[in-house]
Amino acid sequence: MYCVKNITEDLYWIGGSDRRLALFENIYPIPNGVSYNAYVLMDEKTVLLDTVDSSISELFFENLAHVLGERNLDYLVIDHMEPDHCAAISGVVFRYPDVKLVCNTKTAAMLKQFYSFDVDSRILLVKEMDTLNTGKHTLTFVMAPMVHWPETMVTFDSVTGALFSADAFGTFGALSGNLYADEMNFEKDWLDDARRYLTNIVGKYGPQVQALLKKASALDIRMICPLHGPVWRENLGWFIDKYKAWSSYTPEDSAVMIAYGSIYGNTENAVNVLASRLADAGVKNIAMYDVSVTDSSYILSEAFRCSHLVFASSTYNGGIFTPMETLLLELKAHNLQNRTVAVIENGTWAPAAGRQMKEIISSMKNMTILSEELTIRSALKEEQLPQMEALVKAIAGSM
Ligand SMILES: Cc1cc2nc3c(=O)[nH]c(=O)nc-3n(C[C@H](O)[C@H](O)[C@H](O)COP(=O)(O)O)c2cc1C
Repeated sequence: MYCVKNITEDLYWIGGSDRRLALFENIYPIPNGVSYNAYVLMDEKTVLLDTVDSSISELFFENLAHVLGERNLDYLVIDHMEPDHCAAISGVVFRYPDVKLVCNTKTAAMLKQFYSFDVDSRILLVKEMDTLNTGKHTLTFVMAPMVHWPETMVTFDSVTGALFSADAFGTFGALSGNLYADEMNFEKDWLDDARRYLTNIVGKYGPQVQALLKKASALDIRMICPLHGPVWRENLGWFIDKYKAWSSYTPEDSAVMIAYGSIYGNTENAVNVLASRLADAGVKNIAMYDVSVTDSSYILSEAFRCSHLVFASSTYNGGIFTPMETLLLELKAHNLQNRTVAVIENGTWAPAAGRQMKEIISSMKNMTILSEELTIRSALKEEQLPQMEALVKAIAGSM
């Protein structure tokens, strides 16, 4: 049966959630599931804003038919062509062949790449700040290239103040009846997933997110309707501030995150000693991750959150322990910047991980690598405790 939500007098949410998918984009674990949002505006003209992933398309079409009732579909606004949102477009065209596809030139080209139906006869091309009057509502189109594909745009309804924000302001996590962020304990139950979503998926494109935030600041936004996760109608500034921090690579918290790669546990022992002494020095809320155990998307998200990062790795065949190397390359690929970093290496006959970790970290922008470092030969020894204390002092002292 259909499952829709009435947002304002004539605006409806017609999305759905998937709790079965293990890996979003076939790479990110989503133990809390994910929602795919689409919206319908029942004005003098009827407007569908984006579609959904194929996994929930049956429900989506039932929802769409229910909201439209006897009416035809006049417009489909395509804000984003990624298949988790565009998968149902051909089904929409098949069911409502007179529909006009409202999109920009880049989207039109992608439509032809993904689909074989007659695109040209249905296209209504829009560019930056073009408007579409649908009766009571006027939609304004704002280009948001690389947030997170080149064709991405967002759509603003000046009557309700609703920003249909495409992937921006989205989050992992299935919806459980409540559609609005103010109906949930977002900070406790959703913020980590929202950070992991943004930093992993769009983290590389911080300047482009900043450009969108600048454009958005000129609009009287009263509601944010993203393509994933809850709708925002209260406390928008709080969430926008999170986006400002993440997209400018500004640490959210003055906090230490320790990521370690250890084959037999000796490097792990060393970071446990470090963490314990950091706590003695007054450092609170220390986060620690084993790079072999925790998926790198979680650690990357934590690296965006924390001001201070410690990387500790065994040497592995003359290099960095592979999962640690993968993590560091991921952090670099996502443009992480502006962090204070400490490095610990371990090696039984020729320690080399430290130098190689520092090579990667120093190729990232504005990373301060502490000169206090530690080389362990197989296992941490008591005579190295002064060195450890110096490292603790350097980390705690720079917070
Ligand atoms: C397959 C393998 C390759 C290794 N390669 C090196 C190496 O190239 N240089 C070195 O100094 N130690 C090497 N080690 C030793 C590790 O660095 C060793 O596990 C570490 O010193 C002890 O720390 P851990 O208990 O945290 O793994 C290697 C160990 C393994 C299992």
